[in-house]
Amino acid sequence: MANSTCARGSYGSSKPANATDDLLEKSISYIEWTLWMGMELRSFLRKMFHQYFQPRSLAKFHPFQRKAVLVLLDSLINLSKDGETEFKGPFQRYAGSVILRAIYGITTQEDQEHYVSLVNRAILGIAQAGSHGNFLVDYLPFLKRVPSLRDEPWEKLQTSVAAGAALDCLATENLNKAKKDDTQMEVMIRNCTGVAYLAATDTTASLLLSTVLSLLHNPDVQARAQRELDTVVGTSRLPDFGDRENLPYLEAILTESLRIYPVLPLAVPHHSIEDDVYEGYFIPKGTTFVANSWAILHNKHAYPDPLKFNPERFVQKEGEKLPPSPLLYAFGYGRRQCPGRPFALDNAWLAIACILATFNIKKAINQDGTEIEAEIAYTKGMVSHPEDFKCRFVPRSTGAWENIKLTFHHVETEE
Ligand code: HEM
Repeated sequence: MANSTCARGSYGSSKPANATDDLLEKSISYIEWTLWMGMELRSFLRKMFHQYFQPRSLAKFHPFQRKAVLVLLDSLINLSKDGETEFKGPFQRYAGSVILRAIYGITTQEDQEHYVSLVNRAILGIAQAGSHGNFLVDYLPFLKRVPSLRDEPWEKLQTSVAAGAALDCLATENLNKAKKDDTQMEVMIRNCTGVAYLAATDTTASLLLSTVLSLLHNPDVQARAQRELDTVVGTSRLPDFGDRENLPYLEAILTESLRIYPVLPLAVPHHSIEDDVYEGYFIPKGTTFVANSWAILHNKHAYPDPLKFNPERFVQKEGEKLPPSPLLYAFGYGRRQCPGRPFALDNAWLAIACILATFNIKKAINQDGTEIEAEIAYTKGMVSHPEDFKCRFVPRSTGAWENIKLTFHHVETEE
């Protein structure tokens, strides 16, 4: 178990050397080990995802991310009008719809709801298996559910390809690159896309729900982010990706959320592929590494008062060094670090920016008028989610929504 990052390399430099990275560099993750086994598939997955989700390609996703965020905001408005106080579903659908579009080109709402429910059933399997301990057993329920996750959206894609109606997406891009009738390659693409769709949906939904929960508990943070948004973006349109670099406090909220409630508190176990010596200890090939990301991200020397949600710690001040970025730890380690990171952060940023621009997040209210406390409690399992909580999304300005929505005009240019 790696609980710190400071043993190899200097801690606290602007981009700290990461000993956990160093150790895990020589390892492979248990996900790939248990699911796919072959070296060929591992490197294929890595290349495919890094190419498709690389930071300079992110703009191609923006039209459908905007579309999905409008659906999310509409759901929050309509559910709030009906007095609903539980909102897990819209966040899962937002995360799922963006991923399904990127990976398979799936856009219809009915399909999206069906596939997101498949992910949720698989996640239940993971949660029931507990976290790390007996690794193979932990992953088995997840493995049992992979075929439906992998095959159903794939079959849908095949139908669209046959009809000449498939949209550009990760799967079609890679199928086009493959030689005709290369069935082995097709199987590899199908397996990789299937697992990624699970890996991407649940994690993004968890980050969004943690951020909403943190904002609910910190109205002062909400108010400050809204002041920043109103100053930079104004109140007559929604924030968009071009505004991002001018909204440092909003960025700090997302960063602090990843730190305080890491989506994978114990990362993904890795398995060493060669003998190593670390701080005088011999580590034989085949050793399992578990990086305790939660401990790293709650180290009081790096992040004073680590249990306090304090985005301020990530706001650059003159003459002061920022703490190590949680992005170094929250997305895994070494060569296996999450290839979906920039895409995931874009998805989460747009949703949180638009929610803060549109709503105040407030405590839900009982019939007798008393406020309902939203407990900060997390599920057990490899991917950690806030336990269900209640809140209200109260529109910041009455009546303006329909007009504001129209200003998100880039949406109309998409399929
Ligand atoms: C907040 C959202 C996300 C978090 C916190 C997250 C976190 C992680 C972590 C901790 C790992 C394990 C890395 C390791 O083995 O050390 C991982 C792997 C992976 N993630 Fe993500 N992820 C997120 C979103 C996404 C998205 C949106 C995608 C796809 C677009 C994605 C695709 C993958 C894939 C394919 C792997 C396996 C990489 C490999 O083994 O080489 N993830 N992720």
